[in-house]
Formats: sequence, C-alpha cells, structure tokens
Amino acid sequence: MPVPRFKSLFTASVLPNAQRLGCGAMWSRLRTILPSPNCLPPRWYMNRLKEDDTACLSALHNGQIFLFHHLSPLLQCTQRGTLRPAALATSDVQSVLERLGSDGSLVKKSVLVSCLEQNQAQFCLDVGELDQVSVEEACEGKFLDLRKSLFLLTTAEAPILAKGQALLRWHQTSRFCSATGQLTHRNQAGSQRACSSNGIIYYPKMSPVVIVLVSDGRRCLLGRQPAFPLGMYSALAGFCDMGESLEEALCREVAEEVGLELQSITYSSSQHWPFPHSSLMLGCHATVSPAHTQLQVDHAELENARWFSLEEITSALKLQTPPQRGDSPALWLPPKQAVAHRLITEWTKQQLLKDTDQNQRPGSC
Ligand SMILES: NC(=O)C1=CN([C@@H]2O[C@H](COP(=O)(O)OP(=O)(O)OC[C@H]3O[C@@H](n4cnc5c(N)ncnc54)[C@H](O)[C@@H]3O)[C@@H](O)[C@H]2O)C=CC1
Ligand SMILES: [Mg+2]
Repeated sequence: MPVPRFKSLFTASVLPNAQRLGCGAMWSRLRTILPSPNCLPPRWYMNRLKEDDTACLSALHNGQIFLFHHLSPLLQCTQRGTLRPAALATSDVQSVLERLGSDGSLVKKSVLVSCLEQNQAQFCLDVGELDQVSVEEACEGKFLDLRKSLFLLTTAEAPILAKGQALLRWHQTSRFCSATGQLTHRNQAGSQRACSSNGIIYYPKMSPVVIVLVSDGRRCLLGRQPAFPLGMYSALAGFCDMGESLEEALCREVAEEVGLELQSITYSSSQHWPFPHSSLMLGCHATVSPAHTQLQVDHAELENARWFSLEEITSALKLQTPPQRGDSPALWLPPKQAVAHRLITEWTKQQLLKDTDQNQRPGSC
C-alpha cells in the first residue's frame, strides 16, 4: 500500500531532516528517495509541486489546463446539452497557442489548482492576450463570465474554476512588492510571489466574510443588493473588520444592515468565494426573538430585505430557470455552489422536520 509506505518513509527519514534543511532543499532531497508521483496522496503531491519548480513544470506538461480569457472560464457543451468546464490536455493547449501565434512560454504562466486521483495535476491559464473568438473556435467552447458560470455548472469542477480565477486575479494584481516597489516573481505553481530585491514572500490573499441566515423561528431573512440578478435574494453577508471575531462580525453586520439583535449563532460551513476578489465565506445560522423582528434596512447597503415564509422558500428552491424581465417577480435563490444556498436548504429541512414533529404530537390534528 503506497500511502503507509510513504508515511513511514516520511516519519523515519524526512522529518528529522526537515528542520535542518529549508523546505525547497528538502523537496530536492526528497525527489531522490520519493516513490513515483502517482504513489503520493494528492494533497502531498500538490505540496510537492508548490515547493519544486522542476517537478511542477513536468506535471504541467503531463497535466490538464482550464483556460480563462480575462478571468472568464472556457466552458464546453456536453452531449447531454449541459455545460462543463473544458479540461484540456496541456499538449493540446500548447498546439492551439502555437497555431494562434503565441511563443509557447504562455503555458508556463499556468497556476496549479488541483490534482486528480492518479496525481494528474490541473492548472488554470489566462489567455487574455489572444483573440477570444479564435481560442473559442480552436477549443470548441465559449468563455463565460464566472458568476454566470456558477449558476449554470453542476459539476465538481466549479470550485476549481473559482479557485483558479481567484489565483489568476491575484497574480495579475500583485506584480509589484508593496514594500520596495520592485517586480515580484512567482514560483512555477503560482502559490507565492517573491520580491526581486529583498526576497519578501507574498502569498495569495483572502478576506474573511461572514454570511448568516437569520430566522425568527418561523421565517427566514434574506436581503437583496442592487447588483444581484433579477429577483435574487440571499443571506446577509459582510466583511470582517480587523480584530473582530466571527460572532462579533455577524452581530455588527446584522445590526448595521437590518437593525436586528441576534440571540444565538450556530456555525454551519465555509466556502472559498472568488468575488469580489477572494473571500473565505463563514456560513452561520442565527436566531432573533420573534418579538423583535421589525427591520430597519440600511438602503446604502441593501436594496431591500424581508422575511420569507417556508412556503416561499420551498417554491423558490424548486425553480429551474431564473425570472426574466417582464415576469412577475419570483424569488430566485443563489446558485447551488454558494454557501448561501446551503444555509437556505439546511434551514428549510430543519423547518420541515419541526413541522412534521409538531403534526405528530398527540392531540395535534
Ligand atoms: N457565496 C455566497 O453565498 C454569497 C457571497 N457573498 C459575497 O460576500 C461578499 C461580502 O458581502 P457584502 O454584503 O458585499 O459585504 P459588506 O456588507 O461588508 O459591504 C461591502 C463593503 O464593505 C467594504 N469592505 C470592507 N472590507 C472589504 C474587503 N476586504 N473587500 C472588499 N470590500 C470591503 C467595502 O466598502 C464594500 O463596499 C460579497 O462581495 C459577495 O461576493 C454574498 C452573499 C452570498
Ligand atoms: Mg452586506
């Protein structure tokens, strides 16, 4: 079994040396004694590629690439008529780029995003410097805005696109060291950048954002920002301020946006979200007293916020297509990939269970 063999090898011969050698040096040393890449658990293999530029370049040549054009991912239509991200072999991307007049070094700008079971590495690459339509024709796909893509994609690759876009954007906006003003250089995996003059290392940045589904026991509270698609309402969200805990940020955001005081908070789950730059969404449920549900909506932040009944939410969860202009305004919920959607489905299940329990109590009709 490769995993235990590697683990014992790691504990016996590598850990004692890890402190003595730097990480990069350690991996160079490891390359001489490690089993072949497809024996490593994917997470360890990813770490190896982040530390070893040569190994990463070779993984890139044998890997897959998701293309972006000015941060919009390339999607292809499946035989069943659904959309999926185009995972192209690096060799195919290389020949397309060469045919379109690129010098071949562009592929090296790919960033490492994931790894398949057999340790085939997956990368993302922005080909914004090439003609969009020519790339689309050559790859038989279409570049589509990532927000729209997340509404349409149901495949497991959606989070890879989100991560890829966030990483590509970070590289595009982090070309200079904020201490010296000098150029920064990335490692092959794209997991860090170093200042060319003083060696400061920069890692991709994420902002913590709290997101909360508030309930008064019977209804849940959703808000609408002016930029949301037609009819869409979502859970309340906000960036954490410096020094704040998750709970403090939640209480402040809810108080600021709708003037309510939270009674209890339960953590649900988290999610990386690529918008507006790169956020770590921390999803929670919260309750308010049924006696204090009057909303004071801050219209500088939200176009509207209101309480929704279980019936309204269950009908919205069944909708398959978004409302169109001219339709009577139906409630449209965030896409399945969004943590807001998860919070809403969790609340709905809990309410339905509560209703079933109440109906089954002796004496209920
Ligand atoms: N994945 C999901 O289910 C959902 C995700 N979201 C995300 O949550 C994010 C935050 O929600 P909002 O209500 O817009 O936040 P918010 O209520 O904190 O208001 C946004 C304002 O906060 C300020 N701000 C403070 N720190 C910031 C930072 N690090 N980056 C950018 N702006 C910062 C800016 O002035 C900005 O205009 C949204 O950008 C949206 O992408 C929102 C709802 C659902
Ligand atoms: Mg907000």
